[in-house]
Amino acid sequence: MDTAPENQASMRTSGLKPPSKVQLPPSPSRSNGLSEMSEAATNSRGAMGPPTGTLKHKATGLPEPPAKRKTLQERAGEPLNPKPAAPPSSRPVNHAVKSTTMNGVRNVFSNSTSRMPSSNASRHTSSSSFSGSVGYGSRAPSANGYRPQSAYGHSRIKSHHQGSRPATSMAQHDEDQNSDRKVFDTERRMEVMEREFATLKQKMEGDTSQTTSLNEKIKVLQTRVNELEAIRTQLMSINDVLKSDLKDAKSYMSTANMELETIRRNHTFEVDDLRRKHRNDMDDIQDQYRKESDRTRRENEEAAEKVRKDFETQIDKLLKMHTEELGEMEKRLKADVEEERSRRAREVQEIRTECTLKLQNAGLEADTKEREAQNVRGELINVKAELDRERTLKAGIQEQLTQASTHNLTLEAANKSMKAKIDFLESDSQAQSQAFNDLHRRMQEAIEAAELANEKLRQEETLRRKLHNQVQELKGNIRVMCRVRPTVADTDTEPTSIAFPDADTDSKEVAVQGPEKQSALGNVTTATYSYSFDRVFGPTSQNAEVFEEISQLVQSALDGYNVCIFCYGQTGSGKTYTMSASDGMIPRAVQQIYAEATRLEEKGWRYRMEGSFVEVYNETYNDLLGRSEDLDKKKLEVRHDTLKKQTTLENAVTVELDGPDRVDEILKTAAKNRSVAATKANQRSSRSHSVFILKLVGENSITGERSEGTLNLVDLAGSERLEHSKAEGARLKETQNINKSLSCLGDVINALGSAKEGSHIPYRNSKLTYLLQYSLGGNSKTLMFVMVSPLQAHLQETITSLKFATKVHNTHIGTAKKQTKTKD
Ligand SMILES: Nc1ncnc2c1ncn2[C@@H]1O[C@H](COP(=O)(O)OP(=O)(O)OP(=O)(O)O)[C@@H](O)[C@H]1O
Repeated sequence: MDTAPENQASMRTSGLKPPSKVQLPPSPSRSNGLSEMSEAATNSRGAMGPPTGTLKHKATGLPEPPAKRKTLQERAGEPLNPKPAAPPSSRPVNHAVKSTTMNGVRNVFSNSTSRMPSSNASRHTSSSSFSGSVGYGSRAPSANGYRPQSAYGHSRIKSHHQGSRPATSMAQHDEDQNSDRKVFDTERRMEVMEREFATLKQKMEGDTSQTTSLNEKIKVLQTRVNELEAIRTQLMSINDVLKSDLKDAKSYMSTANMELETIRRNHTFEVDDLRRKHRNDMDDIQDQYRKESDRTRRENEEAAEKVRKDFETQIDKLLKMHTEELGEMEKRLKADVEEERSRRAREVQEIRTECTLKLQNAGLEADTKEREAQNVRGELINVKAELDRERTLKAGIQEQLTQASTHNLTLEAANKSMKAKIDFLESDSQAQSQAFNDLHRRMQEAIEAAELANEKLRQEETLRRKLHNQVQELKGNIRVMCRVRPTVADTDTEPTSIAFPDADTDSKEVAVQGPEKQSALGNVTTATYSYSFDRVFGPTSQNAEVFEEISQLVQSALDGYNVCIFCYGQTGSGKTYTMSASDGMIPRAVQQIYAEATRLEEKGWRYRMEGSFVEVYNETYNDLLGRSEDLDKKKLEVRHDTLKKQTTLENAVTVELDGPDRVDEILKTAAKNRSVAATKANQRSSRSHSVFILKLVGENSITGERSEGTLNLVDLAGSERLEHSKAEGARLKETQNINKSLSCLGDVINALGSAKEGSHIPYRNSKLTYLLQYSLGGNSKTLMFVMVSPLQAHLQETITSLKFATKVHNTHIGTAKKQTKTKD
């Protein structure tokens, strides 16, 4: 399609009309490029005969010109007649001669001659006569009839002369001469004509080649026209196709629009439906989400609680580790410092000895040298005297004098050297003392570094105390732990079913199978009671394991807090075993306190530990460390210093615990006194509350700090119910007092948990709570062990004890404490 303008341009250049309008017949003549030929020319050409041959003169039957005469060819090289020939363009030419050799030339030539006016035939000039003979059908009439008609019109020349001149002899001669001349002129003319013919031929050839190239161009153009025609046809067909496509598309569009409209309507309905469904779904999801979030919140709370407990356990462990590490570090540091100190002292001593020795040696050497110098000086004096003598006596002894002088010089040099040696020794002594000073300085630096480390340790100790207390407060200022003793005696035949559901993980739960109950229908059922505490110890637990849990509280007592550890439970549940056995809480607590106090000595702490052991029996105080005969007789008084918040026991024996073994004596004395007081019907240990009171007063001479803490280890009387014990008389009174004091203890704890600051706490309601007034509540820390007997016979008491312990466990004292629920 891009070629179209080019084609058009070529068409314009050629001046041809579009092919559709040319409508040439498919004849060969058209391809010759002769479309411009007129009808007349075509006709005249068709009237012409076939080509007659060449232009050369052929032999005829007519007389030939004399042989002496040169031929035209021979004379071609000769100069022409001075008479100028007429220009070819202005003269008529017999083109018919040439028409025998070339069609194209002939056509043109014939065309030009056919238009010649017929009046030329009457001209008298040679040229006119010649031209009169040219052309078909214009032949002049022949008079004699014997001269052959040549193609060149000789007969016409003859007739011309015949018609104008008379026939005489002279005239005959002249006529012959004239005839020759005419022949010659004719030949000359022929030459001219041939030249013109050659020129014409050349021109014709040029025209022919032009015509050929034009024909080729026309062919090319024709081809292009054909191509364009084909393209046009193609485009027309494409146009038709496109038109039909457009029509299809329009109909498709209208159909699609209709479908679209239907879809849009359907879509609107669907959207409405979906919106309704979505709203319903959203309501459902919101409900679900609400439920889920409630559940998640509950789970999170439980998980947080669990994490808190884990955290507490970990903190306990970390603190313990930290304490142990600190102890180790202190020990190591102390040992290092001590070792360094003794090493330095040894070094200093050695250096001192060495220096003294060296100084002594140097002094001795200096004395020797001095003596030598003095000897030398004496000698010099002698020599000088001798020299003087000699001088005065004889000049001849000049040589001796010279020698003496030389000797003198030598001695002086020796003297100088001795002096230098003495100086050197003195300077060496200075270096020694410099080294000594250096060592002394370094030792001072080491001591300062040790003091700095000690100071740091002291600061850390203060920080540890603070952190320790924070941890204890986080754990709650009142904690409850449960311990189930194993079956030990032969009488322990009927154990009850006690389970420890989380023994492998937390060890905080205990589940007791209750007594059998018979319903009205006679069905027997047993319920399981679950309790949870801060820690539950099973029958296999050892005292060491139990002490691990309370060691932190013992540490608190050493840090200046009041701590109260109770053992609560029925008779025979293991209270005394836990508290006062040889590896029980009391001996272990004293051991730990002593070890810790010793360790803290390095940090400047000095502790004074006083122990007293009293019992509350029938609401009176008895001194378990006093004489056994004074039991129930000697009156003990409890005094409270409300300002200092301290309790003192008047008339009670107080033992200074200057070593860990002292506690054994105390425990033995207490046990002996109790056994003396016991009767067959009255196991004293079961019927009284024993309180081991350990006062801990610490002072730090370096920091000026002071701490006063009290550790109360309480073995409560058996908690049997009155109706169960079936006691009478004195036993009844005991039991009533026990129950009263235990009930008061519960009241105090309850009041501490629920009361606001400054409100009344019923400490005075029992001797026990009065004694422990400053060790219960406030900033003090309380731990209650609920002891459980594994026997079926004690089941009811066990459940009662566990309920009481749960109540205590749910009490908040001081910091916030978790509420636990009892499942029963
Ligand atoms: N954890 C234990 N492991 C081994 N034996 C135990 C344990 N606990 C208690 N016993 C033993 O059980 C018996 C009763 O214990 P214990 O005397 O300590 O009870 P109690 O509660 O102090 O009684 P009471 O109120 O009469 O003083 C003792 O023989 C004791 O040795």
